Amino acid sequence: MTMRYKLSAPSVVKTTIQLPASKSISNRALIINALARGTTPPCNLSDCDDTLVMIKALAENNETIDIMAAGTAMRFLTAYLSTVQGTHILTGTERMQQRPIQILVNALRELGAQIEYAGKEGFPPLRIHGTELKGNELTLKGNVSSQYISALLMIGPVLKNGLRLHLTGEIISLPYINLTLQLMKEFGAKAAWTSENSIEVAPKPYTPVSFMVESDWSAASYWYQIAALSEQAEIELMGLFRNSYQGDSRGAEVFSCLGITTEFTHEGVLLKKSNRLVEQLNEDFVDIPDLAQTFAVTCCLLGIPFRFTGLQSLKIKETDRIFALKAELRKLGYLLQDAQDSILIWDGERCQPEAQPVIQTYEDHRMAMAFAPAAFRFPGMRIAEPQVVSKSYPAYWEHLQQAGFQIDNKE
Ligand SMILES: O=C(O)C1=C[C@@H](OP(=O)(O)O)[C@@H](O)[C@H](O)C1
Ligand SMILES: C=C(OP(=O)(O)O)C(=O)O
Repeated sequence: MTMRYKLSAPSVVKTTIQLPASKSISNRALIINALARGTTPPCNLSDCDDTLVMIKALAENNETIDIMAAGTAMRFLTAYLSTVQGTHILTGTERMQQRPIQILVNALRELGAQIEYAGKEGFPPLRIHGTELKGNELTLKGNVSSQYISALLMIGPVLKNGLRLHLTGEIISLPYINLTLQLMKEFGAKAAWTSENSIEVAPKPYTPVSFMVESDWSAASYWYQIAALSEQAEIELMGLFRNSYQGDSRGAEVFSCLGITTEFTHEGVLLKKSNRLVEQLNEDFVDIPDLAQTFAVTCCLLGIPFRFTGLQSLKIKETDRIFALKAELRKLGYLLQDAQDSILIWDGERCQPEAQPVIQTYEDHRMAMAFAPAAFRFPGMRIAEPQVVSKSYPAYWEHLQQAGFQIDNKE
């Protein structure tokens, strides 16, 4: 039986939320700490699936490692396991076996890595024989997934001659590359951009440091959305900082166009409503792809037409997010158009919403989290397979209940 949650939203939201820790930071800190031979694990690691699979992979060193749906774990471990002794099979969910990895495998092979495709050429599962990697200069595409680049960068300091990367094409998800460089530096590495599309990593080993993971700005976006769609709200989100290296902290700025103000406190941020709304939202998501679903749903429900560009990576994420957004927003009466595999447009066109919409989540945590706040406009709306949220935010539904949402469990 598929599980469904039936949701009703409160009219006033006044709450304090202990957000989950960032999975992007957790998974980087774990890999870097392992390469630094750190003996104390990073503090405040996320409790999400994507981080649990990483912790398990590094702790147990099993021959077969199943990272389930975690893109970061798949890409980061491919590079990591190429440098450590032993033979491993790295695999994941059916969807993970459709998410491309050839660009990373080819780059690692150029460095001397021994990696074979255990299934379909170009995709996981992989058979990896760890070995000492030699080469130090590589050219690879920067326009498919930044995770390939982060994976290579993180092993750079332990390579005999360091690493020089030249990226071709438009660099997507750039803040995630900078987040990687920042964490590497915090662990004593020497790594920096040397031109607009080249990065150099010195062959200077990491030093173990004590490290604390901050809260997740991508998870914060659903609370901004809740504030934007509610009648009245005052929401405190704990563990967020100004000047975060998480690219998704830019969500705060974009939400200021949708009537939400952000005030930094000692513990985190305080969200309030300002009622200052733009008439139309035009935004480039190339730096913040994980926020696309949050803003698409929020804008439709606020009646704010939009044109979102820079969405070229959405098709190879947990699901084809452009397709999924169009299909599920149609159920709520909103007709979106897409163009060139990278643009999503809503010009205000409506259709009759379904009387009892059931939102499908496509094994994508962000479909569930971004559509739940639609309950403000569609009381009794249902979300299918709500447990998908555990990929990045296991306590999401509990937190919604804490905020006053009513959630009925329907088989
Ligand atoms: O490096 C990271 O932590 C991430 C990079 C992004 O992926 P792409 O680089 O594939 O866009 C992002 O979508 C993902 O959720 C996390
Ligand atoms: C795209 C995502 O994750 P990943 O690519 O790491 O699976 C995400 O969390 O939205």
